[in-house]
Amino acid sequence: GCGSNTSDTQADSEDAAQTESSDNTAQADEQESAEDNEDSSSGSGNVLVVYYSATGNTEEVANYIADTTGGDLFELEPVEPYTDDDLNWSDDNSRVSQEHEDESLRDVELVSTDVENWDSYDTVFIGYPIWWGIAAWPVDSFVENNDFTGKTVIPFCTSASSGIGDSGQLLEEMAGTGDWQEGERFRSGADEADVQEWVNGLGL
Ligand SMILES: Cc1cc2nc3c(=O)[nH]c(=O)nc-3n(C[C@H](O)[C@H](O)[C@H](O)COP(=O)(O)O)c2cc1C
Repeated sequence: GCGSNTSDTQADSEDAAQTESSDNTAQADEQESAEDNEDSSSGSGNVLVVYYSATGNTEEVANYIADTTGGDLFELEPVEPYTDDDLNWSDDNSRVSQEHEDESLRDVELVSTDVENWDSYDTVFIGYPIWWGIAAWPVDSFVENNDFTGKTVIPFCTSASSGIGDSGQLLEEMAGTGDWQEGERFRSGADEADVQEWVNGLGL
C-alpha cells in the first residue's frame, strides 16, 4: 500500500483524478451498446455489487460491473454522509483525519446493511475508495454484519495512485466467512473497457 504518501502528493493526484472523472459523457454511448449486447444468461449466477463511494469514482466502477454482469447494486450510505470538509485529509481536524488517527471513531453507522434476498447471491463484489492505503471504513460494518458463507467475494477499489494493498485481506478477516478472491484496483475515473476486461477474465 501507499499509506505513507504525503498529503501533498495525494492532493495533487486527487485533483488530477477529478479532472479525469468529469469526462464521462463520451462513454455514455459505449455503455448503452454494451447493455444492448449483454447476455443475461451468461451463467455468472446471481451477482451483487456492494459499494461505498464518497465522491463518485467507485460508484462509476460499480455501475460498470453491474452492467457487465447483470448484477444488482447495493450502495452503502453512512447515516451521516461525508461532506467535502469531512473528506479533507490535509486538515488534521477534519472528520476523516480524526477517524484515521483514532480507530475507535471509524465505526460508521450505515443506513442499511441488510440486502434483500441476500441468500440468493452467489457472487458479491465489494467496492470502496482507498483511504490512507486501506478500504474506506464505511464498508467495515457491512462486512462485519453479513454472513458470506457459500459466497464468492471479490473486492475492488479506486484510488488516486495506491494499489489495493492488503485492503481485501483486512476485510476478509473482519468478515470471517466467504471465499474471498484477489481484488482489483482501478484509477479514479476508470475506463469502462478496463472494468469489463477484468470482469470477463474472472470466469464467473
Ligand atoms: C480521506 C482520503 C484518503 C485517501 N487516501 C488515498 C491513498 O492513500 N492513496 C490513494 O491513492 N488515494 C487516496 N485517496 C484518493 C481516493 O482513493 C480516490 O479519489 C478514490 O477514487 C475516491 O473514490 P470515491 O469517489 O468513490 O470516493 C484518498 C481520498 C480521501 C478522501
